[in-house]
Amino acid sequence: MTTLHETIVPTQRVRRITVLISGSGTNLQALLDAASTPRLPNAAITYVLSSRSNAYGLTRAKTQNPPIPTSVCALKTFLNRNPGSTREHYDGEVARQVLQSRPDIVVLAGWMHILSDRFLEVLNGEKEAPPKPALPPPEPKSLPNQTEPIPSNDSSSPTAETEQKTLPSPPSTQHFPIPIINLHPALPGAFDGANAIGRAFEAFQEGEVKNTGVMVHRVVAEVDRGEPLLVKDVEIKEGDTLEDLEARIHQVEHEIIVDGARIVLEELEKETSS
Ligand SMILES: Nc1nc2c(c(=O)[nH]1)N[C@@H](CN(C=O)c1ccc(C(=O)N[C@@H](CCC(=O)O)C(=O)O)cc1)CN2
Ligand SMILES: NCC(=O)N[C@@H]1O[C@H](COP(=O)([O-])[O-])[C@@H](O)[C@H]1O
Repeated sequence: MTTLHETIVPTQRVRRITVLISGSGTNLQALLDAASTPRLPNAAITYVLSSRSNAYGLTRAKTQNPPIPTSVCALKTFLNRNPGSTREHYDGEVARQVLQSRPDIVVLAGWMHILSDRFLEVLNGEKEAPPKPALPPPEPKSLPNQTEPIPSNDSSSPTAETEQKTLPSPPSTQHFPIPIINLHPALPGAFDGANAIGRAFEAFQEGEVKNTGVMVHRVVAEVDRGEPLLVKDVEIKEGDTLEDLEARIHQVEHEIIVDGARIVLEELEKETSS
């Protein structure tokens, strides 16, 4: 006979994903579409931080049901508002806002800033997050009480007739290190840094490469040199325009970013259940 305790399956806490963006957010959208489906099970995007106030990805987050808390931490604005501050101070503030979002994992989805050790040490749990800057940029929207339905207060919110969803609550304790992954539109070691697609396209035209690729890798101090988790080759065809190549790469990005997030969350589940 099966006793009661043998039939109770502990419900797994929904994992919280914080996404860092700087632009249109099509990769964020891929994560939003996949969250809580078999492609990215038991997970939700619970915070979006942008380095640019005009990033359309912020709109994508705010128009979700429920709306996803967002904030903007722009480098120039931060430096102007905090005279005497440095890039390291900026990275510390980014880390503070990310930590405040209580993530299980962090995904860089087109985040266009190199993150220094000041950020990485906080996410690894090696150092405390710095206090709020003297003149903080606008506070990130406070994490609403995420166990209650988000009150619909504008036309973009769900109406009473549509189900009001809630974001998963943060756990009582924050685990460290918080895994950080990055989507990079190049093969390992090929075109590190910004404008990787453009540089691959030029290299193809010069006959230096026959193809390029996309990878999701762990984030370490050395830019785009963290352990690759997934790597996909992308063909460059004779006659391709840059736009043709970009479209082919983005299609692969939108798949691989979801698979990369799932892999890291599966690792986390194994670590926390062992
Ligand atoms: N410590 C790390 N930081 C970041 C990594 C990483 O692997 N380790 N990945 C990058 C993402 N990225 C490519 O994938 C990348 C983006 C931007 C740059 C860059 O040179 N940025 C300039 C500013 C550019 C701008 O503001 O338009 C800079 O930071 O000065 C390099 C790589 C994210 N960060
Ligand atoms: N070095 C990282 C990098 O260059 N990432 C690039 O930023 C874009 C973000 O697009 P999105 O805002 O539409 O997701 C991505 O397409 C990716 O190629």
